[in-house]
Amino acid sequence: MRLLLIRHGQTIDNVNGALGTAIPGPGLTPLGKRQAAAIPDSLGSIPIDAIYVSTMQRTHETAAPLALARGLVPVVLDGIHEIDAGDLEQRSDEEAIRTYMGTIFSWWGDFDARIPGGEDGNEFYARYTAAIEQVATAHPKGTIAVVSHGAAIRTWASYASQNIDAEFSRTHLLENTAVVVLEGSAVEGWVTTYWADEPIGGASLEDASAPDPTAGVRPAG
Ligand SMILES: O=C(O)[C@@H](CO)OP(=O)(O)O
Repeated sequence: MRLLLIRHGQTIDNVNGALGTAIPGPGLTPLGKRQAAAIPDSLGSIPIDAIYVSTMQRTHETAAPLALARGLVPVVLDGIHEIDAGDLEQRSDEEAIRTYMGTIFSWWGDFDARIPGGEDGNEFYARYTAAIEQVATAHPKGTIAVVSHGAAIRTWASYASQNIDAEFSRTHLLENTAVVVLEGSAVEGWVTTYWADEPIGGASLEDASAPDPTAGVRPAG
């Protein structure tokens, strides 16, 4: 099967560079809505068998134009929400962003590392993998759009893919509505076949001035 992991469109937290992981969280900014509106045309004639969204409002608004264009009703999937920022929630200072993304990247060596008051690597990887397994079981031969989150897609796709290493993961960002494509199955495993850093509708839909943590942080180490 083929998974299109799509990051949601821009939110006010992305504009402010704030760690926003509380559920349900904010909807999209005007730019975020334009990014979402560009998704149906950008996917062209690629067949989509189902659309899944997280428990967070921004993924629902991002999926809406694609759902309308394809005559599909998005299904809410528990387990694909953003990585819990815990005590760092709503912080936008450099130390908080470094701790959040730095802990996530340290999972390459230690899944037990925990974001203060938030998740550790075991918890995140288990819940995201279980959700994707549910999708894979329901659509073994399908092409499925999963609208999820920056840190979550970047992290899960990296760890789940046989062809992605720590260096690739650190250096490949994920702007709002950027897409990562994985092919495979829960049994055979996954291979990343496409990773676009920029919005699916093109670089003109990027907000270069937004200090968005997922799109802008390449932690060292
Ligand atoms: O801002 C981000 O990069 C992350 C973490 O806050 O979340 P999201 O992709 O859901 O916006």
